[in-house]
Amino acid sequence: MKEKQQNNGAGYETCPPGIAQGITIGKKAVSNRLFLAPMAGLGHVAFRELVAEFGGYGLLFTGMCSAKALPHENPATSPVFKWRKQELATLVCQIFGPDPQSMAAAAQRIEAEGFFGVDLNFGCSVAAICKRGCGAEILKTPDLAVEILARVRASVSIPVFVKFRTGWINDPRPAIDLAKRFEDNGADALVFHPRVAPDRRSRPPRWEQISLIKEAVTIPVFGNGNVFDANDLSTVVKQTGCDGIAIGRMAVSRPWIFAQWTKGFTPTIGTYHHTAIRMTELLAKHHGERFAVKLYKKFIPYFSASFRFGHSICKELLKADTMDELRDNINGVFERDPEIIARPNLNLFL
Ligand SMILES: Cc1cc2nc3c(=O)[nH]c(=O)nc-3n(C[C@H](O)[C@H](O)[C@H](O)COP(=O)(O)O)c2cc1C
Repeated sequence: MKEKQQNNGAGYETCPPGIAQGITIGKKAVSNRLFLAPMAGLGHVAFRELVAEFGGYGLLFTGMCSAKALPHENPATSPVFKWRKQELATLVCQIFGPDPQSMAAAAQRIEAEGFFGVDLNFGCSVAAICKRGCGAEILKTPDLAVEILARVRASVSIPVFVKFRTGWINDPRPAIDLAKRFEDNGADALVFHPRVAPDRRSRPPRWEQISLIKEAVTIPVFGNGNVFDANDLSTVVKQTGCDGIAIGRMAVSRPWIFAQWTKGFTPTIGTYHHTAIRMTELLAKHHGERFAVKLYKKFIPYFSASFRFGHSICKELLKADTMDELRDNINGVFERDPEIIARPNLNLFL
């Protein structure tokens, strides 16, 4: 594929060869290899609709949903297990849970609802999740991780993804062994975050470990972690040979990033203003006013990170109790024509 390049005014943008090309996962075709990573509290239905309005992604992932709760969840009232029909064909639902039975039952519901696929969360290192024997905690008992995957695999025919990380010690070998066992037990694709669990996001990811996972298996491997500009994207793809990338915080900061990197979309300051306002509308549409304000406040720090003096913009935007106040604050900020920085400092928001 010809290397695609453009200048967006804030830096030279390059989409590495291959990223904008399609890929097959399981038996399903995906239009490109840039995915929205799962993010609890940020990757909700409203945010995904915003991303979808710009387009340019291959797949979107939901934030993690509890496997135990999922079979009984009502999408009309659930804050997390909620979607638009139009997005199902490119939407993967992520689940966390401590045992094979509940994960398999959740996966069956996900298949019945028509999602593209299901993703097993073996990477979350948040204490509340690990204490329940879920997320990265499962990496401490590799046999259980494999058993969960095998049971899910046997229960559904949609693509099964596994998102995992290096583990609990700074040695990639256990993750490499697990990657092979995931492939042998029917995983269709892996999303790998090369950090040990206690690090959370405080230290840079070890991108070189993504290549070790890629070399160990034949199924597609998607890298993840600290891809904050087009140079990062090129570097990690070239350095690791991975099949694609899952973008987390950068997509919250700039929901058009997929369109920018795969379709040549060029944002202007108007794009930032529009996005901030549109997020209020979409949250209000999908969630009640109070919850919408709460969710908007989670979005603000990442969005503000794109501006010079983002900290004070963030503080200013957060001073609101209603959607109207949020909109007034947004309009106030954009009246001053804030300066955009090429690379947002997302490491401030762990
Ligand atoms: C607020 C927040 C919530 C997250 N929730 C999840 C989650 O539900 N499931 C998951 O696998 N990873 C979750 N992650 C981790 C991201 O998927 C991703 O691995 C991480 O942010 C690193 O990628 P990035 O540097 O592109 O942001 C979350 C990250 C953030 C910042």
